[in-house]
Amino acid sequence: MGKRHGAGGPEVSASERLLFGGPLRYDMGWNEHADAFLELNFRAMLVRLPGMLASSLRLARQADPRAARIVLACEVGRGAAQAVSLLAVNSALGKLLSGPGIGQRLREAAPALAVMAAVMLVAALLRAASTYATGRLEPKVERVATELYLERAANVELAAIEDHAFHKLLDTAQYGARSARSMITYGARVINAVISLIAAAGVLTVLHPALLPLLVTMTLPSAWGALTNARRRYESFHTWVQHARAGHLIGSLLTEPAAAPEIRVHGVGPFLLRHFRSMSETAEAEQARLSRLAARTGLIAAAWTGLATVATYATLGALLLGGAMALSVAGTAVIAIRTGSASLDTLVLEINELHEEALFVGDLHRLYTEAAERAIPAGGRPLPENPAEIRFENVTFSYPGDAARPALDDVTLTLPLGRIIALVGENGSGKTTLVKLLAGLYNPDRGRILWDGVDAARADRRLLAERIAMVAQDFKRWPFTARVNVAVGRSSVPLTEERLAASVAEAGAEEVVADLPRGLDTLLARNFSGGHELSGGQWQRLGIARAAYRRGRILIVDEPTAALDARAELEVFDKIRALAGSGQTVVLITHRLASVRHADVVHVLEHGRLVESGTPDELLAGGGVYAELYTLQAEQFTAKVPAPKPA
Ligand SMILES: Nc1ncnc2c1ncn2[C@@H]1O[C@H](COP(=O)(O)OP(=O)(O)OP(=O)(O)O)[C@@H](O)[C@H]1O
Repeated sequence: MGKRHGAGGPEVSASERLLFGGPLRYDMGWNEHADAFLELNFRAMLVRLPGMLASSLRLARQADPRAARIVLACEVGRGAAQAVSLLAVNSALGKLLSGPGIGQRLREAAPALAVMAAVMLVAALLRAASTYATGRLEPKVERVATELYLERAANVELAAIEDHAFHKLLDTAQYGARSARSMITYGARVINAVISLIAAAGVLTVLHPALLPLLVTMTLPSAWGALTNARRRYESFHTWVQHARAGHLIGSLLTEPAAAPEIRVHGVGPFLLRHFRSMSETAEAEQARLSRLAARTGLIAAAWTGLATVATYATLGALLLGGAMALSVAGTAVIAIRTGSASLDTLVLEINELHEEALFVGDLHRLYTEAAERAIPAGGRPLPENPAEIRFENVTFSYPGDAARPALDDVTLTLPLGRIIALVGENGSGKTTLVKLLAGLYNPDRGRILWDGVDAARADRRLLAERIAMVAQDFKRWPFTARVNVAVGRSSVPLTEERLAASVAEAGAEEVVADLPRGLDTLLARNFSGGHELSGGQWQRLGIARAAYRRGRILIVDEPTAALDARAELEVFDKIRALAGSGQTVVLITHRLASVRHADVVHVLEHGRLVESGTPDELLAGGGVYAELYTLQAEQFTAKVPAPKPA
């Protein structure tokens, strides 16, 4: 297939440029997979047909084997019924058009007519049974496919989730489950149409061998038209998927509670609306382009069909004139051609629909495969039961797509376990990145992270995660009850009230819970009825309670007191110290250097490099970066504020 550019429509809009920094269209021309999955020619479609049918059947059997068997049996039965019915029509016509008196002919045709009636009845019953079983099957198929999608997506490495190419696949594949559902109906119809077509083709071939190719010629134009349009729609979908996501994003920003205050105070509403309209208009222009092309293709196909029809009937006339065909046979042939071309048309359209849906299911399968490749590896070496230290050895790490600026650059440091370790440094110096590597969320590009000599890259990642409890800077505020927001720290164990109460107490969050209208059962999502919103500091305490509930051996707290008032901050640090006293390792990231005084070790990072390490006293005495930052903060409290100058 040549390189077609679905993006060949409108230019990059000003909204795309301003809000998103550039075009949101994928250029299918240079997409390495484009040719593979956009190969939408008739031959490719037919070659793939058995595979497509088998894949819908597999999904159906997985979802509900009994319903799948019923649908299959009914559709095969319906196809056969149509075949029998056509044969009966043929026989009845033969009897009616030749022979002595009309009464005699009617009597002779009666059995065939009775067969037709019986077949119609059976077909109606089969159709009803198939409708029922399909209705039962479809939602189950969609659920099975969606579950698999979500399960695989939730299990990939963090780096995959942050990779835009994988994200695109996540985007496109989400439609695959719905397509898998539709494939059941289309698959059933295709089976049915194939069988009835075989019957029509059989009858035609018996009447005259020239009729079958004529029938095929008549149907080809609509097949070409349908295919061409399907290819354009699918290609356009892939090109525009990111643009569509951006449009939805703007729409949801206008209604989401988190954006509501700024929308009102800063008047962002009209701005967003303007860009929503502009982005929608760009997308509409693409739809208009597709419709224009579809109309043109339809006209060309219709002209071609017209010519083929004229040729067919001219051939039939020539056969009659030349005496190569009897009048009664020609009558049957006309009916068979009409029936045959109708079923061939239906078949082509159904295969095309099936194929279009199969392309989306193909995206889903590609996601399944890629997600399996990028999944967090299962298994690995066990970690030492009670390691004495974790050592970063020459660790270098760059975020995907940002290799020029390593977030960690040749870092070598030791984290003694059972102690409080503080990570200090200015914004963007690499502290959060370091703890993400410690938690196994990323692997180093170079260097090793050793747990008493065991390389974390070869360790069992699930066992590693078991040991970690983390309150990230942007920890998730789950839109569920306060109870779940704490207990989600370890959702794999049954929730117990004792453990819950102990964690809430450890985090000093009792007051927060007591103030909630329904205590721990209060829903913490304002956009649901009965939902309640917490302040930033209250959330932070619940976040700490969640980490306490997890009871990981290494507690990572990234800016735990950023939203806390002075008294609460002191209290939280006291609690953290108490935890360390009980043997828990605490890795603490904070800009409040006064709180770091109780740490056993402080590591200072600058531009991704380790610049100082030692106890707080050693570092203060050393007069380096830590001492400088510490003095700067201390001066804020001791320096006299100059009195305002008189005007
Ligand atoms: N997910 C990410 N993808 C790409 N780059 C990132 C990502 N997270 C952080 N970075 C970049 O890595 C560098 C280090 O960031 P990091 O979050 O580790 O700093 P930090 O010391 O924790 O800063 P802060 O004190 O502001 O929290 C920064 O330059 C940042 O832009």
